[in-house]
Amino acid sequence: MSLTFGARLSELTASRGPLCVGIDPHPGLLAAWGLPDDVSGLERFALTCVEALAGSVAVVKPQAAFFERFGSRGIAVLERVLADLRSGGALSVVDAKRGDIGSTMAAYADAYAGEGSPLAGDAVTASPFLGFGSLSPLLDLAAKTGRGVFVLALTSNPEGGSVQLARGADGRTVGQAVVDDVAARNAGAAPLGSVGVVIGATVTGEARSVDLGALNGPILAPGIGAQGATAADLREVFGAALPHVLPNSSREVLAAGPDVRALRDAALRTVDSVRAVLA
Ligand SMILES: O=c1ccn([C@@H]2O[C@H](COP(=O)(O)O)[C@@H](O)[C@H]2O)c(=O)[nH]1
Repeated sequence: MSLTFGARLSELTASRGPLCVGIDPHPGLLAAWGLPDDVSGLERFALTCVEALAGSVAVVKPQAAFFERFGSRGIAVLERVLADLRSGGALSVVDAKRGDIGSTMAAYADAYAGEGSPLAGDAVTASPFLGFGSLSPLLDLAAKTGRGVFVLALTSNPEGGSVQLARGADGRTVGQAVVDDVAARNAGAAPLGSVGVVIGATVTGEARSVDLGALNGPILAPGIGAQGATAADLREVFGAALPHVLPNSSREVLAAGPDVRALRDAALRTVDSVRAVLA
């Protein structure tokens, strides 16, 4: 790819607005859309999302777990979704949260960041909890192929703090150490680095004092809608880092389907609400 992920993301969020919409085909949503909980329902759901969203929102995040539920046929649907998002004009983030020892991470890198790999979107989520250095094979290959990686730092779930707010010998929280490691990867990149962090829009208390000043990368912020955060919370949580925040909403937007137009309108309403805060 000729432009880096950070550059493509900056360009597309400037024109379409800063929003990532998730494709999370929960069994309950399949039922609400009148679809069977099988691979044909999964395919119809996911391709309807692509039709509604690829031409209008900046970023779409298929949640790999809901495709993996159906084995190899589900993975094939994910591959089709990624190809169709690419041709439809949206950037994709594969939410697979991969993390392992470095030698195995190299294989995940081939799968999620390798040129020509059918599972490689524009970016992938990764877990740094085997040590940030273990992600190097993925970060290196993604940099080479123009892709992005979003590294978990302070996740949106209430249990996350028990690990992510623990302090190391230098007094920093685990979440802050992840942010600092990502910042080092992004140093000097323009207009924006291609390594991002995941910080929930739902985080409270101490997690909100994370220092994002040197990050120079995107912040994927899940939690808008079904997890209780609103666009208005983004200002409280992210303060001066707001211009780099990419809020994510999945179930709340998806509940507007299966009508393509209603789904697109729900996404565009969410874009308007986050734009009003981030502007
Ligand atoms: O900290 C995290 C990291 C990832 N997620 C994922 O984002 C979506 C959120 O879906 P909603 O329906 O908007 O709650 C989902 O795929 C999560 O696995 C997260 O929520 N928090």
